[in-house]
Amino acid sequence: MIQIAALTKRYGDFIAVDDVSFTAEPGRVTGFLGPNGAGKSTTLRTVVGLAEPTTGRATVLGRRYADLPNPGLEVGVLLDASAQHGGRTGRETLVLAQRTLGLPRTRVDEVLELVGLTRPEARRRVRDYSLGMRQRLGIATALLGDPAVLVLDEPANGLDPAGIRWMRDLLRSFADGGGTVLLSSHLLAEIEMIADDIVMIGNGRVVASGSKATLLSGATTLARADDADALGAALRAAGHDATPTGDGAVATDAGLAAAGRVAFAAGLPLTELRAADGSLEEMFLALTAGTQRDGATAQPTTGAAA
Ligand SMILES: Nc1ncnc2c1ncn2[C@@H]1O[C@H](COP(=O)(O)OP(=O)(O)OP(=O)(O)O)[C@@H](O)[C@H]1O
Repeated sequence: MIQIAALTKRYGDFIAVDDVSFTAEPGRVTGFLGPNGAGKSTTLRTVVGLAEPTTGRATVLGRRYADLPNPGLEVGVLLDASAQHGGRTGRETLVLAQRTLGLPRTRVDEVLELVGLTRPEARRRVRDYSLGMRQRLGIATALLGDPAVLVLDEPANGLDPAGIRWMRDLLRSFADGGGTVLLSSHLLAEIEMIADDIVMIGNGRVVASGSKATLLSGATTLARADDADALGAALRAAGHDATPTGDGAVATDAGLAAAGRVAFAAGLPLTELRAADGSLEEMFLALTAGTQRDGATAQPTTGAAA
């Protein structure tokens, strides 16, 4: 299990991660979804002890990563597949990690097979690997110590659709065996395909979280008023869920008529009222609208579910 509690990370005056709380449960694949610069990597870096929280806490298996007795055997980590040493072969990369962790040599062949890297591929230098092969090698390294928890930053980057399906099956069986998986992505289709639970982050803050099924069926309506905070408060007071989208609208589980009535009763003229189509893509675009940093936009990937 991974628990993140009121985690905030500041760089000077800049708040990269702002009061983020969520839990990644064993037996589940938790997708951490957000546009570029939303704060995903920073959060994951605090989980694996590479960044200190400014306030709040991140724990893995009940302890801070730095306090785990043998983190390499308990948590498999893939943060940046492109950062692997280009001059080593894939096998050498794994053998080094296997020795560091004090594992039997046979484990290298086991993980190579698990990730579908052939013997000839394992003999090639990593600089000659495609990004997809680097991702497989990175996942092999993460799996080496047979950990209970996997933390993967954008692991599907560079994988083709068949590769993404392969990874989904791999992570599914890891989770079905009781493992905890936390993976990030800025691409909806990946998360929609792979994750059981989803945490959406925008501008450093969690904007929605829950099981994929709940999120998909959750927000049915998008309502917009000049005072979005007041609209959200009125909807909540009427017993509905209401999540500000960050661009002045509110995503709510109230139906169209109910949302209209609440706004009317509260004296809040609506400037937009429409059905959200319920897809994760709609949720993602609505909830992260206006929250992209780094000048990037939230792009549904090709083939994103409509
Ligand atoms: N060491 C740092 N110093 C200053 N700012 C930082 C530092 N690390 C990250 N940031 C900023 O914090 C914000 C969040 O970055 P982060 O890498 O966590 O986002 P992300 O969601 O992983 O994005 P991407 O999908 O682009 O990788 C960005 O605006 C980034 O520029």
